[in-house]
Amino acid sequence: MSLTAKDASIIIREICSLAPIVPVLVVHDVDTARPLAEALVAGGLPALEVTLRTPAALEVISAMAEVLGGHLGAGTLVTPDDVRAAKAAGATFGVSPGATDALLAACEEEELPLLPGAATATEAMRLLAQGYDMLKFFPAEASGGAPALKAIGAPLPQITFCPTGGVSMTNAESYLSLPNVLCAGGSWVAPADLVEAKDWAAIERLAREAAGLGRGT
Ligand SMILES: O=C(O)C(=O)C[C@H](O)[C@H](O)COP(=O)(O)O
Repeated sequence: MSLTAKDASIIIREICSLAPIVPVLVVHDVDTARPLAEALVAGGLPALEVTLRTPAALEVISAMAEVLGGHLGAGTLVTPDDVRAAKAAGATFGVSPGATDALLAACEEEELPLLPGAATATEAMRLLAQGYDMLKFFPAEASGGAPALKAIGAPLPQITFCPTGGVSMTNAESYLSLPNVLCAGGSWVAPADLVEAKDWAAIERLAREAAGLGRGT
C-alpha cells in the first residue's frame, strides 16, 4: 500500500483548513509537550508541527499525539529515515523545508501525508507535476513574502500554500488574505521563553489571538 501524492494533498488541505495558523514548535523538554499541546489546542489551533530539530522531538510527538483534538505533524523532514521515525512516533502528517524524490517516495510508502516546501515557481511546478498541489512556501518572508506568493499564484492558481518562515501576528493577514493561501505556519505562538516558564495561559492567549486571524477572500 502507498499514499498517492494527490490523496496526501487532499488530507493536508483538510488539516490546513482546521485553523488559520499551524504552530511550528521547537521543543527541548518532553515534560512540556503535553501541556503545550493542550494550551494550543484549547486556544483553537489543533494542527501542530513539531520540528525534528531537538533530541527530544520524537518523544515530544508521541506525547502530544495523545492530546485530544490535536493533529500532530512532524516538521523538518529531510531524509527517508526522518519520515519513518516520525511515523513511528505517531505523527499523522509531515512537513519539509523543501523536497527530494527520496523524501516524497518515503512519505508515499509510509503513508505519511506530506506538506512539501517550495520557494520558487519551478519548485512548485515540479511538485505539482508529481501530484502535490498543497505546498509550504518556505522561507516565506525571505523569499519575497506575500507579494511573491501573490505573483506565483497568478500563473499557478491551482496550487495552495501554507507560508512559513518569518510569519507573525503583524504580517499573517497579508498572506491569509491571498486566495492561494489556506493557512500559515509560525513559531511565535509558542515562544521559547513562555514554554520555559511553563506559562500555558499566555500561550493559550497567543493561540486564541492567532486562531482569530481572517482567512481567504
Ligand atoms: O524546520 C522546519 O522544517 C521548518 O519548518 C522551519 C520553520 O518553518 C521555520 O523555522 C519557522 O519559522 P519562524 O516562524 O520564522 O520561526
